Amino acid sequence: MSYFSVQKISKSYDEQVALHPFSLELNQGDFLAIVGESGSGKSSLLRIMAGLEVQDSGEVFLDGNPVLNPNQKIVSGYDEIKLIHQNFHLYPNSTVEENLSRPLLHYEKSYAKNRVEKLLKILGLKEYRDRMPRQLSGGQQQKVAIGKAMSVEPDILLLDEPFSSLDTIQTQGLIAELKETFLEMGTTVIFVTHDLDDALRLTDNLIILQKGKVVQKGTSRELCEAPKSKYVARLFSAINRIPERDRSYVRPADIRLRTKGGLLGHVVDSRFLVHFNSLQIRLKDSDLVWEVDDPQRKYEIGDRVYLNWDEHKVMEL
Ligand SMILES: Nc1ncnc2c1ncn2[C@@H]1O[C@H](COP(=O)(O)OP(=O)(O)OP(=O)(O)O)[C@@H](O)[C@H]1O
Repeated sequence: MSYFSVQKISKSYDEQVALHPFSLELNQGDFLAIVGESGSGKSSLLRIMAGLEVQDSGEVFLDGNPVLNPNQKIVSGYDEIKLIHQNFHLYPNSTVEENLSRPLLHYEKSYAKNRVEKLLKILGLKEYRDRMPRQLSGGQQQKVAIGKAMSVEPDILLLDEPFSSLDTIQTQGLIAELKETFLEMGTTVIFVTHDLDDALRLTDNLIILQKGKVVQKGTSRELCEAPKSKYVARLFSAINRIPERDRSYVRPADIRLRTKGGLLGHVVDSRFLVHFNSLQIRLKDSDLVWEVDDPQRKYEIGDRVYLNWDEHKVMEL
């Protein structure tokens, strides 16, 4: 059995299945991202992994020991497994330093002091140590929340969309900083999110969850190049259905724009993006509107354009 082992856990609420039997094996220090849309069962899964929710079946083991659920244990949850979500709780009338120290009250004094110093340093919070949470930005507060969860040196950190209150730039910066921290501490991390980009900033080890079921596992490249469903394909980009062909799709970046030969359409919209213009093209004799990348920024609204693609780029979904 590996270090963190999740064996066929399932969960239903009032006969509605939230999680079909789910299994997972992780080694110490591994990172994993679980990506899924809202309602796909991500939070239920993490809560069961943390011993905070009763599963209908299956078991969770950490280092060979069963993780007991609230029906099996008087005080639910574990210091070794910490769950952090969006609605993190900081002590509002305590400084940053006090927030990090509180979970360590029962630890030996010099150990606790060293641990807090280390967390302040690696999270870049040293200069804010005497501030109250209300005197910090959202990103800084989130770092304190993560630091608070890490002060007891959890073996496993479960991140449940903890960055959803931050903007994209803050989130991306924070994930990069935290990744360094997790690597340095050797923490095993499971990050659940609906945002593939955020997931990829932490790890390339991905599980895609849909309606409580694992629909695909793999690296970003494997999932992007060989998606098994439209749901997985759409995590990476829009997909365009090829008319008069069954279940055949092509990505915006895999389409060539020509002035003759191919599928005829008209540009109905154009957006300037950093590496290309993103065109909306209405196909002739069809009600389909395709999204197509125009890297040369050559075409304008109203232009006639012919579309070509290599057959090996076609996805059968
Ligand atoms: N306490 C509960 N009682 C009843 N149904 C619940 C409960 N918690 C979750 N569910 C249902 O279980 C399913 C999975 O919910 P869950 O919160 O695990 O998904 P999620 O992927 O984390 O969603 P989100 O990203 O929106 O938080 C949903 O259909 C939800 O409505």
